[in-house]
Amino acid sequence: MATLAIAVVVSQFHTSYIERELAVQTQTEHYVKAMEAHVLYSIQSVDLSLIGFANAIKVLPAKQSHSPETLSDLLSSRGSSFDSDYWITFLDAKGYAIASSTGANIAGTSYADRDYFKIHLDNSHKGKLFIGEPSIGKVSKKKLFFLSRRVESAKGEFLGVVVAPLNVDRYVKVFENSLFNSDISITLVHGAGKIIARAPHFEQAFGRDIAVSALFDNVHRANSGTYKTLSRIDNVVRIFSYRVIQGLPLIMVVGSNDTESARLLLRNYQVAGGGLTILLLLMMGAGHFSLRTYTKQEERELRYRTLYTASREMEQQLLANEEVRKKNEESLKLTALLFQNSGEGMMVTDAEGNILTVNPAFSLLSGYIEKELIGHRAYELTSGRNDKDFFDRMFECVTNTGYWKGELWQRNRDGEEYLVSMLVNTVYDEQGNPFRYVALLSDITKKKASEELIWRQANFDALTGLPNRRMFHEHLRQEMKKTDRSHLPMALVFVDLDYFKEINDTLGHDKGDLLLKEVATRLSSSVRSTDTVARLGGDEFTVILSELRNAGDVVRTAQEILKKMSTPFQLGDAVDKQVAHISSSIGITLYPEDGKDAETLIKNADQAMYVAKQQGRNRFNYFAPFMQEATRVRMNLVTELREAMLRDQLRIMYQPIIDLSNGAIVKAEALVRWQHPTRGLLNPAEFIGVAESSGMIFGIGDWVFRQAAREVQKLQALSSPTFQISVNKSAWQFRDDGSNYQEWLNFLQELQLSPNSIVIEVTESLLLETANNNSDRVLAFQHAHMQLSLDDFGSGHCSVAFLKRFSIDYIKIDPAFVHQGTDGMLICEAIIAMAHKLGIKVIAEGIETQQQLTALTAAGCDLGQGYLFSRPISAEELEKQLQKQCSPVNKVLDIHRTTCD
Ligand SMILES: Nc1nc2c(ncn2[C@@H]2O[C@H](COP(=O)(O)OP(=O)(O)OP(=O)(O)O)[C@@H](O)[C@H]2O)c(=O)[nH]1
Repeated sequence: MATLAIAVVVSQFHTSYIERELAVQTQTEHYVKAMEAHVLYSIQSVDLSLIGFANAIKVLPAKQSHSPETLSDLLSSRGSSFDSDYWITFLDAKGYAIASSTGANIAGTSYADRDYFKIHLDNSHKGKLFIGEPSIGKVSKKKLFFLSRRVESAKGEFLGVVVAPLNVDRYVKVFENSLFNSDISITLVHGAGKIIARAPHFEQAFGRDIAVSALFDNVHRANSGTYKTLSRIDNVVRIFSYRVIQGLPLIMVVGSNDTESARLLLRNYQVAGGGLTILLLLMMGAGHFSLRTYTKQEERELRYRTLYTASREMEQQLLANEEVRKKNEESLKLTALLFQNSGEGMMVTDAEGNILTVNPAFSLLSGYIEKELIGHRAYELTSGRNDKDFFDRMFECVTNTGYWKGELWQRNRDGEEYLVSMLVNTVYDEQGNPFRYVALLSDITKKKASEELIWRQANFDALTGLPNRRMFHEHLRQEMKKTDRSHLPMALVFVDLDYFKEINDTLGHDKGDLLLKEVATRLSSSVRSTDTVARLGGDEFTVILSELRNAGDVVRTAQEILKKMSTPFQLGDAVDKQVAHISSSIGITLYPEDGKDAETLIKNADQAMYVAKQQGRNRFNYFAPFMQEATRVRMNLVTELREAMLRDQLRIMYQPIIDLSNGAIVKAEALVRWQHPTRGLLNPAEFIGVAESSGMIFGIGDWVFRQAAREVQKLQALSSPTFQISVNKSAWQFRDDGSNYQEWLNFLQELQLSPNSIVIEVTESLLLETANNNSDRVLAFQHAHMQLSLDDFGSGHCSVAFLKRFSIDYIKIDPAFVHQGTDGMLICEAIIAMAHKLGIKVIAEGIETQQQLTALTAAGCDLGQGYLFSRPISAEELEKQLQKQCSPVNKVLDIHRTTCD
């Protein structure tokens, strides 16, 4: 019975002991979680400030990030937001304190020896939050531990460290308030081993190194756990629960004292371990004690259970609060991060527009740090470019809708203007009155400039800066609308430079560009500022003369333009002086008189300009309806001529040229004709103009040359190797860059003909023009040993000097002199005498009568051409004539005589 009783008592004690210990363990586990949450939250809050400062310093301009004043301002502007639990100090890259949020004079104090500086200096912590070991503050003399972050410039250069010393007292107070009774201990330990805070017995514990202890034995095994040991601080055995705080070098430890139950357990084991007698004796003596102890134990259990329940409740509450807090904290954190790190400038003002805060991006934008702006009116930052109306509209919009979005010119600290895209939102108070205005701003100066550039490129001519074709169309439509409203007519003027291609060809494209620019300036100076001058492309310009009150204004302007265009252009610089001469042809059409839509007006002005060109250039022409018909005819002719070339409708006729000394056919002039399917044989006068303006002249000229070369080959074989055919070369062919004389020479070589088998006929006027621009090309023919014949001599103003300069081989006297009777013949005689003096042979053209022939022969004229001898004939006919001439019975002089008779 006694044995049984002892067994029951021992067993009961043992069971209740295990239950109790489990309860204590669970309680400390809950406890430590709650304390961990508290510490973690406080650390994260401080870290948020550190991140904010590190970023604020990072976005400062390089100059300012090294300036103690700026940093001091930056830190002190936040000072008010801290309580005395912690503050922030900035250490420069050498570890010297630069400024502190407390405003304390710590500048110059070195913290280079501190673990939190060294770790960031060698960047071994990779920019993460570092928590330094607890120590006594160098200046404050407080018990502290340290949170720190590395500060880098935007380029990654090490600028220093922001450190937040945390006052350990704060934690101690919290821990003390959390003690349910003196059995409990709460300790915060640094991961490196030193105690940061403890309750109770803080003074003894602070800074004590417990790296070698049961705690760290357990920490090395797991991040959380429970163990029982004797505390070295107050020599109490406790059940300890610990947790390594998430990702931080901090350990939270909570211990519960269970000395008495431990003692009891020890004792019960002693009882069980002794002999029955002793046990029985003990039972008698200790029975009462045991029962007493058991009762006490029950009380203690009850207390523990109450404590346990309370701690569970507290934990639940903390967890519930924690969730709300975490959510708030999360959104606060996000907002703060957003505010601090946003690339967009942010500014918050009160309802009166006084600035309350700005973010670092705003400082970057405006050049002002927050402190310089707080209390100032937001509008002080505007540049003055936007007028009062603009701001009135803006305020009206914000007042009515609470919202405004637009572009606004601001002025930065350096006085430079910049354009921002701004979004303003209103925050209302509980009564619905505006409480705060939040503005988001981004600098769009560059974006705007590049948009403007793109717009300019799309609408303006890059060379002259004038509106281009696109913009011109836009202006034209606007001006037409204006005319519709005002009923004041408008003139559209087309200006095309004459022979501008030659400026490029002779002086080079760069000089051509200079001339075009100068043309633009001169045109703009010829019109009113309200008129539009545009460049359509190449050497084509347009002028819109709007709202004409006086019909004479158009003529006056056209005359002014003609005058300005024909004034010599100085294109070179002082060293390389270049003068260019040019003129222009102008076409004018009136709105609404000549056309109702833009397309018609443009066509009209172009036709009028074309006619001005046809009439000899350097003139202006008003549009007239007949021009439309002329244009239509011209367009048809162009199409037909194109077909003619494809369908072999062009012919060459040859007009013989006679040696007047013996009447022999010694040369022939090749003359092109068009065998038109309905209009019969057409003379060059009827289609060469179109051929020139359409560019077909080059193909036709080439074809004529090759035909003539093939023919001369036959004729030389029939008569003499000195027989020549002359071909006319149009001024257009000379103006063409690709003057293909080299190909022609090659062709002659292929046919085994000497270059002088072909004579190139040029007109006097071409030679005059040539004297300025085309001389190289004319001379090239001569260098290739082709002969030159000057057509229609006497009709122009060709000087003797030209004849020498271009080594003319033949002069063809203009038929007008041959037909003029005695006076004409006197001129012919003079020409012949002069030509002979210069060693030039003379061909008289248009000889129709015997008298003319006699007089010219008497004057010593070398060669003659005209109906008296022969009209232009086909190649076959010419061949026949030459055959006849060369046959033994038909001597040369016979033909001469026959023809002359
Ligand atoms: N320098 C320069 N030349 C240009 C530019 N754009 C076009 N041109 C040249 O301007 C010339 C325009 O020639 P056209 O108007 O056809 O002929 P033109 O020689 O003026 O003769 P007409 O108009 O018949 O009197 C061409 O040779 C183009 O190559 C430019 O921007 N700069």
